[in-house]
Parts: sequence; C-alpha cells; structure tokens
Amino acid sequence: MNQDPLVTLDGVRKSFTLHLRGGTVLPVVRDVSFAVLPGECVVLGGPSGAGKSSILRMIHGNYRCDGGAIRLRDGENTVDVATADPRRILRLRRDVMSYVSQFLRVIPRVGALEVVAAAGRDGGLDAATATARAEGLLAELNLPDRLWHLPPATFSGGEQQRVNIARGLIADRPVLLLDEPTASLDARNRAVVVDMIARKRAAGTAVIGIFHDEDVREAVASRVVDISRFAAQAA
Ligand SMILES: Nc1ncnc2c1ncn2[C@@H]1O[C@H](COP(=O)(O)OP(=O)(O)OP(=O)(O)O)[C@@H](O)[C@H]1O
Repeated sequence: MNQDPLVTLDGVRKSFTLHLRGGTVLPVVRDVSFAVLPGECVVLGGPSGAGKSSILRMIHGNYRCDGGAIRLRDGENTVDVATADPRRILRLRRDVMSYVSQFLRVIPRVGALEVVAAAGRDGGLDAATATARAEGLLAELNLPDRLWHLPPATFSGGEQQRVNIARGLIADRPVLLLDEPTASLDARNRAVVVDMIARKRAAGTAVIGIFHDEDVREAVASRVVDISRFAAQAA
C-alpha cells in the first residue's frame, strides 16, 4: 500500500470577514500544517472557537482558505482543495472524502434505509451491496427496524445522528472527516461508532475528526493535533 499522506495541510490560513459588522475581520487560524497517513486517525483538539470545525470545512471545500494548500491524494494524482475548481471538489467528494457533520440534513419523504443506501450508491456501490450494507450499518447502530422505512425528519436527535453516521460511513472512500459524530449518542452506540472507526482505519482510511467526549477521543485517536497552536492574532 502507498504510505504517503492522503491529506496534507500546509500553511493554511483562515479569517472571517463579518460584513454585517462593518467588514470586521476575525482571524481564526494561520500556518496550519499537518499530514495524515493511511490508517491514521488525527483528532483536532483545542478549546471551543479554536477553529476545529473550520479546518474540517476547509478540507471538505465548504470554506475557502485564505492561504496555504490542502493536498488530497486521489489515486495517482494530488489535488489542492484550496485552489481546485468546484467541479473538481465535487469529484473529490464522490471519490475521495466522506464528511459526517453533527446533524443529519433530512430529505423529505425518503426513508432512513434508502437515505443510507443512496449514499452507498453515490459512493460507487452497486444497488444490492448498498442496500445490504445499509441494513448492516443500521442494525449495528441499533436503529430499530420499525424506523428503517420512515423518513428521519421526526426521529430523535440520537436516531438521526445514527442515520447520519451510517450514511457517512457506508462508502469506501480513502478519507473520512468526522465533526462530532457521537455528540448525541448513548454509551452503547458511542462504542459502536468507535469500533466502526477502528475498522475504517484498519482498511487504510485516513480519518480526521473532532470528538469532545474524552473517552471516544482516547479510543479513536492515533494523534491529537492541538489547533490552538495555530491561533491567528488580530492585526
Ligand atoms: N461562517 C462563519 N462566519 C463568521 N465566523 C465564523 C464562521 N464559522 C466560524 N466562525 C468563527 O470562527 C471561529 C472558529 O469557529 P469553529 O467552529 O471552527 O471553532 P471550533 O474549534 O470548531 O469550536 P467548537 O469546539 O465550539 O465547535 C469562531 O470564533 C467562530 O465564531
């Protein structure tokens, strides 16, 4: 297996311009540099507001970087998310990186099982494999089967989060970004997610995550990168 990093951040910088506040510039991070190898799980640490979610969003291409490079390995190629055009970023999302946010964005009228299976098909699985995998994930995450064909809009926070995790983990992409995926889960389901992340790592996935729960963090992290190291100062 190619052991070069799958994700490399090099001198990444981010500030927000608050247009509703007279263009006030809020510097968040500067000089963010770290790399993630296949099979590693790098946990982003540091206090609230340090910029952890912003970094994940820059890797996923939701937030633009003000400077630096975010290099993702896509097969034989390397793509810099910081300068890639939107269509290239969409291809990276299809082929290279999965992102699990804290909340499920529900799709009206689509049942939970289909939400998960569709994500599998989008990630390149054939229909039968996607459905079988979706059933396996929802069962492992203890989502009662009476809910499988109901749209998740009315599910509890923890139930929605489990659908969200199944949706984010079903495909076999080489990079997995996790923004507090266990925040509303009970201990039993947190343990299931810890186990799923360990299996992704064993398969060579590079994982970058934010976990506020100390136990989860210790169980999943191969390394913690403290984001407060990269705090930007107001000019
Ligand atoms: N879209 C945005 N517009 C303006 N400011 C933003 C935006 N997103 C984040 N920020 C600001 O950037 C800073 C970093 O936010 P971020 O959510 O990345 O921190 P975090 O380390 O993930 O925090 P937490 O642990 O509380 O989730 C905060 O001061 C936040 O207010």
